Amino acid sequence: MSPAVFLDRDGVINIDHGYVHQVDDFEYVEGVFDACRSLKEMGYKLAVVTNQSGIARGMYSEDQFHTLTEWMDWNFVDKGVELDGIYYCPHHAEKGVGDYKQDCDCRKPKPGMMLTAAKFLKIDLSQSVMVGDKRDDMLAAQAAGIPTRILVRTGKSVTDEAIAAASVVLDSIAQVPGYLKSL
Ligand SMILES: O=P(O)(O)OC[C@@H](O)[C@H]1O[C@@H](OP(=O)(O)O)[C@@H](O)[C@@H](O)[C@@H]1O
Ligand SMILES: [Mg+2]
Ligand SMILES: [Zn+2]
Repeated sequence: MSPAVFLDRDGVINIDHGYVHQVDDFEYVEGVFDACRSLKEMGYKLAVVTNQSGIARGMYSEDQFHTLTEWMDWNFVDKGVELDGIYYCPHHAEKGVGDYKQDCDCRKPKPGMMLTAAKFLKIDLSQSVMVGDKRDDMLAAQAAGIPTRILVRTGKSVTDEAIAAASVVLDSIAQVPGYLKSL
């Protein structure tokens, strides 16, 4: 069993311009590759966990999401970082169209993506870390039993509710390796 750092996507890895689904709109947060390389060197697995209700809402297709994800994954490889898993929720209980209209177990704040990742990647959740930019990221991590919950300021806005469910607030993912080393 290994520890993992769970990474929210929009607002952590890339700037959340709102339902990003095209390469041209995918703007990396400064320092994300160096930070992820450090985290891997520290022995953490890396798993992306992202709500993609834009798929449920019919704003873009699951194929478009996969194309963008493959591009992102290769960018990480090019920078010397292998992501261990990428998990996404394409559902929305109210706004979803067709089969995507589901009150699923994977949309954060539910912990489904973390639990699935833990099972397949043999992750010790009790030694793991969540990095997110919203309350729902923090709540999903809490529900999954992830003790270290880092809220970053690179997302849309840091709310009091999000702070309440977080262990710490940092400026960006770039500060995460240093913070974890200081614990
Ligand atoms: O931050 P992660 O989980 O990687 O992805 C979130 C995004 O899929 C989108 O999530 C939406 O929330 P709703 O899904 O509509 O509640 C909005 O906040 C969008 O602006 C945002 O781009
Ligand atoms: Mg986010
Ligand atoms: Zn789902």
